[in-house]
Amino acid sequence: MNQMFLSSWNNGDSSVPPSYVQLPENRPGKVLSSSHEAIPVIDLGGGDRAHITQQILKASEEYGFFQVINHGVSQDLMDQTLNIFKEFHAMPPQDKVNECSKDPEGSFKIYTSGENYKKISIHFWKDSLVHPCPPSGENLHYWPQKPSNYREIVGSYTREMNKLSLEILEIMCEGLGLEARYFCGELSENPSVASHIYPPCPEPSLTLGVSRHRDPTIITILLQDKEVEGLQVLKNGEWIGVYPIPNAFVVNIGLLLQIISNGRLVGVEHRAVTNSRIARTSVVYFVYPSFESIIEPAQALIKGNNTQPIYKSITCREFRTNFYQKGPKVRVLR
Ligand SMILES: O=C(O)CCC(=O)C(=O)O
Ligand SMILES: [Fe+2]
Repeated sequence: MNQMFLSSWNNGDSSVPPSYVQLPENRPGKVLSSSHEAIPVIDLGGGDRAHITQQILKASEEYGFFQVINHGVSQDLMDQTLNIFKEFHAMPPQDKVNECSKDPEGSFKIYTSGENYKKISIHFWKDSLVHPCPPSGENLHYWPQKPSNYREIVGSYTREMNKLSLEILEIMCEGLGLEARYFCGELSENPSVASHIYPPCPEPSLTLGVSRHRDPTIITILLQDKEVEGLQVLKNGEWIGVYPIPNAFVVNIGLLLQIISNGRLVGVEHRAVTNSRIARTSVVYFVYPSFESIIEPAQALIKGNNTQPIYKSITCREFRTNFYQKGPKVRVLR
């Protein structure tokens, strides 16, 4: 093991090691209070489908982010999922590494800061676990077996996420005027699940948990720890805090959906900051297409509206390679 996990690190002198200190221009700085401008909260359980569709589209165009409540996923399963990941991150470092080493292809990852720890000189204040969770369940034999009910709980959770993501994407299709179930099959068949832990940090004003980025996904569904703020979204040059609402999910548009919608829905920059008080855990479900899928503006949007495609066709594999080579600040898609 060549890196220490922050969640197992006990720093007696309570200062931030120099390699975690962000450059002044990247430090958290000022944030708009979440009461000033909150990202939209959409009730999926109540009311009129057309109204829900219109709210989702508006939020996806204006913020690239929204929260959903009454989404049909049980509160119990949400609590169990957060707790199992907390238990995972609390295990001894060698156990975490062993539990992520079963797949010979190395698709299960546990790391501190970011995947490119060795390449970047300034580190992030988080540990992460990430692995594929295909709805077919085909890689289940590689999943962690510690904590003992990991497979059962995370398996149920990711099946629920698969359902919820397809429901949300179906609503987006309706709103965009695309054929219903456009995203079923190859555009959503390669999801992964991640869990981040951001341990308490002695000097939060100097550090970041996740730097400013947009997600290379179709959509992302995030479950945040209750009552621990940290996620922030960039809007008109200002950072807005995403206030954790109990039992809500945060949904955001990824860059692949931005391409498919020909720029109508936007993948917006976001980041996570740390705090000195309490560890924050998040569980993230990334909706990814199969690597061979071709990502391009949907034909129906081009022909139907008599507009030009503003993005080129690209395979998902190529997109992801470019994205990771250019780093988290990838901006130019055209
Ligand atoms: O943990 C969070 O709140 C944000 C994580 C995130 O943006 C990501 O994993 O892409
Ligand atoms: Fe993200």
